[in-house]
Amino acid sequence: MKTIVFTGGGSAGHVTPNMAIIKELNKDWDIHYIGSKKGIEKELIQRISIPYYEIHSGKLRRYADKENLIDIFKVIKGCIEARSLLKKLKPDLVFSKGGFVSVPVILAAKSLRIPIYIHESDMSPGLANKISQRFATKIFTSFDETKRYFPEHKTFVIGSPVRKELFNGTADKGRQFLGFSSRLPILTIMGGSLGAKKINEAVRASIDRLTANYQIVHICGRDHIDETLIMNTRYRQFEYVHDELPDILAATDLVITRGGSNAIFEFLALHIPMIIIPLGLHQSRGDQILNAKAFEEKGYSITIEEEYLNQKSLIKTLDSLNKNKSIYDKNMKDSIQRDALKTLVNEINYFTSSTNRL
Ligand SMILES: CC(=O)N[C@H]1[C@@H](OP(=O)(O)OP(=O)(O)OC[C@H]2O[C@@H](n3ccc(=O)[nH]c3=O)[C@H](O)[C@@H]2O)O[C@H](CO)[C@@H](O)[C@@H]1O
Repeated sequence: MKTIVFTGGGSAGHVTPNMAIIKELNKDWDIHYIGSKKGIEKELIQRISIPYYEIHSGKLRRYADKENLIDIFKVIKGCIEARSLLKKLKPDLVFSKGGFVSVPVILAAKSLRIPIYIHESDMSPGLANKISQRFATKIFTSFDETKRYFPEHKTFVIGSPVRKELFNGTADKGRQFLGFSSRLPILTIMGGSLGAKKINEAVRASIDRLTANYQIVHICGRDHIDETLIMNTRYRQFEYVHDELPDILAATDLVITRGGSNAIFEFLALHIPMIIIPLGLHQSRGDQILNAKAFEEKGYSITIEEEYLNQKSLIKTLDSLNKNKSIYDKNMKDSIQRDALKTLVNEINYFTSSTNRL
């Protein structure tokens, strides 16, 4: 029996790809997960009954902040905890999906000479993977363009691992769950795994116009349900969707989404045309802007930049997407569909400790 430790968290985008891989690994693997105490990874991994170990983790910032000192101590504490866990679990391989919590695990794994695989979902790498890359045995990326940020000899462009269950949804079941009919198109709005306040506000300000032509599924994030709209039969709100997501997406005609890499690759794989509203530069390093640009250039989506998001731009862009749905559909069907999940599962299943050990 071989042992593997997964890590990654902070938001679902750093966890759902790990969940996809975990489900497909063969029975030779004893699987464990190291995550943070409070991140979404704890709930998601416990739902799939994988042993979960908590460590301290600190936010890594690229700017001066008085919290930085406290967070450095948290990272050091996390490293000590991760090292003691790895010494006990003795994994053959550590697989990281990034996010702040992964850094202490990677540093600890390196100090114990444990091989490390990492996957980067975004076009421009996150800070955690930027730090981790030099310690990695192999680096996998979703986007071709990301290769240039990493050492060429150990970097492989493989695409984005999409959970298999997302392909097994049934539109009828989705409509039934939502209480929607097949007469009007279904528009799903996903503001990233943690929700998106600006998108929530723009959607709700336009709710009458939107529900005149669409039935709306709004995944709005924790504590963001609008109680005043609960009675609207064409508008269903969820904080987060777990098992019903495949059926909802099977019933979905169009999406409005943040530019989170995993979500947009999932919509691409399912051929659902999208409006992407990327997180702006004041709240992020701009990775979603690049993700959105790449998708728009390939004809899979239309971008609305957050500063231009208002009722008028939302409705106008949505009407244009709906009118040209068949074009977006064709572009997506013609796209190169890489089976990243299969590649990663094979890489791990056929991994032996002699594979590329640095
Ligand atoms: C604010 C922030 O830092 N966002 C980053 C985060 O986004 P975020 O965590 O939102 O990640 P993604 O959009 O990439 O992925 C979200 C994942 O959660 C799943 N999901 C979402 C909602 C729901 O109700 N149910 C559900 O299962 C989606 O199907 C998808 O698999 O990680 C992404 C991948 O590195 C980055 O591109 C984003 O910039």
